[in-house]
This record gives sequence, structure tokens and C-alpha cells, in this order.
Amino acid sequence: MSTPPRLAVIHTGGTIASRPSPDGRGLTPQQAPSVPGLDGVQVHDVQPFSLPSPHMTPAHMGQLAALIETLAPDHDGIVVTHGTDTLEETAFALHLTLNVPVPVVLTGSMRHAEEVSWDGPANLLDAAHVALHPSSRERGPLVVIGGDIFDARTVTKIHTTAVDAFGGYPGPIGRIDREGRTPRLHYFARPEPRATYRPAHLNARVEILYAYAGWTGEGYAEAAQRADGLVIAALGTGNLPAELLPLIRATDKPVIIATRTHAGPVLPVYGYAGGGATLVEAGAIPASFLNAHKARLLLLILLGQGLTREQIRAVFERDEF
Ligand SMILES: NC(=O)C[C@H](N)C(=O)O
Repeated sequence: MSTPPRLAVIHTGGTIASRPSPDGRGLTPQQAPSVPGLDGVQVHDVQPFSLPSPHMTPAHMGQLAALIETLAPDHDGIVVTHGTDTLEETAFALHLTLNVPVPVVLTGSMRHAEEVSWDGPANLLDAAHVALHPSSRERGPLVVIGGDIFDARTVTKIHTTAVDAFGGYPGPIGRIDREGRTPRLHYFARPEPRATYRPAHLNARVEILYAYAGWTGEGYAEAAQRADGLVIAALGTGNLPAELLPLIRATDKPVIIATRTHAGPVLPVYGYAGGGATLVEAGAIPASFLNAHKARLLLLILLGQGLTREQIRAVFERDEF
């Protein structure tokens, strides 16, 4: 007789574990959900903490990575339930640091267990099927919501309330549906090799500044003084008002230029003061296609690994993530 597949489900909180709190103060994580209808699978539930995802920190992400590494040798797949607000950050931190042979799939829900449109069970079952599927191997951590399968590098939350709350350019890398009870899973591309990192710590201070028309650098000097590195959610292809150029030139810590635009790369093409080409000439590092909060995690991890500004530049320039 063949041994049943072994699935670990790590519960971390979020709406998928939430209900209205008895004191009437709103939703809070209370009870981890169980995977519905997974016949013949050995499920091992683990709950390292139970947090609303706005309370997640890089330290929790590191704790989660260590737990996954411990569980991986004895399981065929791992599902992580997580609040959706910062799910993409945890997924990307795991993408950058985890090197385990079994699929790791993050999921959550947008509606809680007492709503008519409760999407937790279906997302959890989809995530379990994806995690146990052999074609999910070697793809890095995945995110499964509403039947769509996303890569941790590109996935982002795109809606505050809709059930299909996740997207990101260029979109899902696969799809899971069910024919009756049989899962039907398709990937649209083959797995790619990926760099992983082993930071000694996740304590670097990396702050994000958000650019806007008329910004003359308010908050920049203070942030540059106290942080180990900065990320700027800049404009368009990575441009800023002219006043930022001398401030960036005077900063010897890494300054990463991401974009507040929701899709597309940062490219140093404009040569006016504050244009992307002038920022790079002044020492800034383009974030490629990473959004600001993912660029922040990559910088935090590279700083934790002790890389210099030029080594950090090389990682971003070569898309080694
Ligand atoms: N849908 C959700 O999970 C949102 C919730 N605020 C969280 O991220 O914990």
C-alpha cells in the first residue's frame, strides 16, 4: 500500500482565521481553519502564531522560514495561511531565503467564516492541491487565491475587499480548478532557477518614502540619517522632483528607486534633474520591476547578509531574485 501524501499547514492568522470578536470591536484572528475534503492526505496543522497580517514583521518571516525548513523533510507540500494585507511580503521574503525541495503555497481569505461569501475553505483546498502537485516543485513559494497561482516576485494585493484580491503584472503563472472533486492544475511556464540568500539577521532598518507631485524632499534627510537604506516609491519609470537629486547624491547608504506605478520596470531614461538617469548617476539603484515593499525586503535581506552598496546594486541590476 502506498503511503498517503503528507501536507503541513502552517497557520499564521489573518481573515482566514478571523471572526467578529465577542466584544463587538470588529474582526480578529481567533480560530485556524481546517482543510476541507482532502481525502487520503495526512494533514499536520502547526500554528506558530496567530496575527492579523499588519502585525507581521521580518522577524516573524524569519521564524516562518525556519519552521518550513524543519517541516520540509517530512512533508510533500506545505501550505501557509496568512492575512492578505502583507501576504505578498511574507511570500517574497520566503522566496528570497527558502531553499526547500517541497512546494510552499501561501493563501488567505478576504471574507471571514461567518460571511455568506466565506472564501477560506476553497482557497485552502486549492492551496493544498497546488502544494501536493509535482509540477509545483522548483517554483519557489507560490500564492494561491481564487484559483489563480501567482509567483512571489510579482504577486500583489490589488483590491481591498474583492474576493479576487490578488493580481500583479504580468499576472498568474498557473490556474487550479476542479472537475467534480478532481483538481485540474495548469502552469503557463516552466520553473526558472532562482537565487536565495542566507542573511545573518533581518534587523536592518530600511524605510520607504512615497513620491508625489510637489515633493521637495520632506522627511528624506531624517530617514536617510536613521535608516541603513532607503527605498523610494518614485514616479513613472523612476523619476523624482529636482529637489531630491542633491539629497540622493549626498547619501552614501543604498537608495533604491522603485515606482509607485503598478506595473513595469524602473528604467533610467530621463536626463532632467531628478530624472531616472540622473538619480542613477547620483548613486541610486533601480528596483527593476519590484514594488517598493518587495524592494525593501530584498534590501533588508542583502544588508543582513553584509553586502556593500555596489554588491547590492549588482543583485538588483542582474535581477538576482
Ligand atoms: N483579508 C485579510 O486577511 C486582511 C486582514 N486585515 C489581514 O491581513 O490580516
